[in-house]
Amino acid sequence: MKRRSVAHAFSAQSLASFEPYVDLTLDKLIRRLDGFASTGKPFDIYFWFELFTMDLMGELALGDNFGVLEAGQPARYSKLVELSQRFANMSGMLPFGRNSVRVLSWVPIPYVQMLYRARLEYLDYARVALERRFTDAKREKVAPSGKQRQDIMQRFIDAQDPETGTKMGFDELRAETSSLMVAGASTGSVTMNWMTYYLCKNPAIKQSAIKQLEDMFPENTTGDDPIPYTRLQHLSLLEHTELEVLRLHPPIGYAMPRDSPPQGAVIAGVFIPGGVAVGVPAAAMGRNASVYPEPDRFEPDRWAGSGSGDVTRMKSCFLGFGYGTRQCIGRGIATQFVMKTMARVLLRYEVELEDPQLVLGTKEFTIQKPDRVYNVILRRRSSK
Ligand code: HEM
Repeated sequence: MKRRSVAHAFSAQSLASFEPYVDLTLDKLIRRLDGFASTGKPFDIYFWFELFTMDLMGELALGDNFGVLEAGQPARYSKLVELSQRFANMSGMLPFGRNSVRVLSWVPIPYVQMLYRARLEYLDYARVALERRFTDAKREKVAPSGKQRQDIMQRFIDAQDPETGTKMGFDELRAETSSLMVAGASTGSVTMNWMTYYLCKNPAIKQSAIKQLEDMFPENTTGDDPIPYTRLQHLSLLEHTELEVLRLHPPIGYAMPRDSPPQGAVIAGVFIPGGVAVGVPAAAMGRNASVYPEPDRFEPDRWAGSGSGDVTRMKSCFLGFGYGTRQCIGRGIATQFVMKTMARVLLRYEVELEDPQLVLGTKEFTIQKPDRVYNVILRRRSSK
């Protein structure tokens, strides 16, 4: 990705223009969750978070949702996004740089070939979505405000290289917008899953988070209205909860490789020759007791400086969104929708695990997901 060309697509101003799409999609999720709250029936909330992020990333990156929240089930293309993501993550672990995708596509293992076919089909879907954007003038007027859509795709279409003034070509646009879907959908839903799980397991922390929210939004204590992100940004406990679950369960837990400099480098006392891919797995760093005392403990307050550990050091070792110049470009967008969703859910419902004894683990080596299906029970909260 040409970072300098697309950086403005992820600026604070852009975040504000994406917010109506978050609210639109969140309203659909809330309608669904209201249905479960009215019956009190246990259900798999993570499944619904997945549908939510799929529709949301469709809105933002491809200019349309997949209709999965309304249908209540994944669409063909949402499955393709997941399979493409597995393919991308596998190729990301190969040491062939830009050629890793091509090399993996040659591996004659049926599973890998199935993932590769899914990737091609998904890229074709992204092509059609982009073509529609260029040819169907009406699609540009579908923003809730009635003006031209201001989603990530539009920002990319408008982006100019600050030095050359050139815009992205069609193929580049297709590649960029489709890789955003893959990067943003499951990472966000997994994060909301862990936040829900840990808050249910730690009722005192959940109550403190609700109290902070009620104090901040006295006019919206039952989460009836969308919550403006500008005001949420001052809510420390929810933000610290997000950091803490990303420390404990980073969706991308393996090492994101970087090449050592041509002259080589001494890393942790060992000389590494030039051009060698090195990296630190976020999952291992997050449990490093010398940085995060009692690393297996869920303790959001450690990020406020009132718990254990040195906050500056903890932050500099935090790898949940990667590190350095290639760190996650969507961090601001992810934090925006995760915080808005969790705040609304916490204000609107009493959330409990169906099985309070549940101990959730992780599975997969690509995206770290919960290792089993589990249910929560929702009840509408009454106003104070
Ligand atoms: C909580 C949700 C998310 C998590 C935990 C996450 C995590 C990550 C991580 C660990 C990386 C690798 C960084 C590195 O190599 O140092 C990454 C890269 C990336 N992420 Fe995210 N991400 C999330 C959400 C999103 C969203 C919502 C988007 C898009 C809107 C996005 C777009 C990207 C892109 C484009 C890259 C590649 C950046 C590059 O190579 O320059 N991510 N993300």
